[in-house]
Amino acid sequence: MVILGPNRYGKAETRVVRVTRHGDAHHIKDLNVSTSLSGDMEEVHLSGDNAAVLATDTQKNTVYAFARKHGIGAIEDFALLLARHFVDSQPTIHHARVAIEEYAWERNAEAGHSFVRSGRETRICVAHYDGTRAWVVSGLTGLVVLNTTNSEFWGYIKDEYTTLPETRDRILATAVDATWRHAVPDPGEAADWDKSYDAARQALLAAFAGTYSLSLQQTLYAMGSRVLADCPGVCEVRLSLPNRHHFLVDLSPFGLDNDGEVYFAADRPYGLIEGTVLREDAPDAGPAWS
Ligand SMILES: O=c1[nH]c(=O)c2[nH]c(=O)[nH]c2[nH]1
Repeated sequence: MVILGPNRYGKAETRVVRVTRHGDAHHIKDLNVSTSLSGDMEEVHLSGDNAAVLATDTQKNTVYAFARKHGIGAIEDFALLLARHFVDSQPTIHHARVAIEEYAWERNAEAGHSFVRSGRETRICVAHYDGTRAWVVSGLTGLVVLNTTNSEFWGYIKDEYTTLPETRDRILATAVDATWRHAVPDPGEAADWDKSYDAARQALLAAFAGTYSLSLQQTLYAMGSRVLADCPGVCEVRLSLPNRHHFLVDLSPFGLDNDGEVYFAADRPYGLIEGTVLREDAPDAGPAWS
């Protein structure tokens, strides 16, 4: 005897670029939208009856139509709009999850119509709606940062396989992947997602620069704590920090010293430090992360 377990389906990675034209001053939003729905999907799996299915092609079309009809402001608002639409318009759909990545563009010179893709991190969000409640997670990926000092690593376990020398001064570098859960998940029109994003990003950067680090784990905790301190609406922060090792190159064969000047930036393997920092009284996460 087998039964159908949890399932969901949707259109992954719908790429949409929305241009808004104010005379000669144009604006662009460049998104990657993934929708994922669940609900009364027993029959489609068990017998192939598609009557309950909102086709993934329709989900993709909805993304494009909503971009035209409603425009695109903060990605959290667009994700919530889509998630609510799928559940509220279709009796067979009970949960909608919309994940969005936003690629940043900057103006190219003075021209109102010319843009250059920014080297900045990618902003992300996931909105989940169940017909009554909504959960929103915001975040970023690929925020690359580096400190040239104020980082040590020593005092760790030494066993028969340990070769790593202790260091009192090293480069600390990482590409921050961070996601943060909003405690008030469904603040509607009132939410200023852009302001909250800027505050969280600034908190991550300030904590990275300002922490005298004895380990990347300690820096992770400082970064998460700082987001919680600076963003009252956020109740939980998840961080994934690859340790981008920089090793001092031995230049002695060439008769040269190397007092923290020339490094080999290693690609892989890399340490991967991950953790969650949350308020003790954080409300239940529900399906926010799942
Ligand atoms: O900050 C660090 N944490 C570790 O757990 C670790 N392990 C390692 O080899 N280097 C480092 N650095």
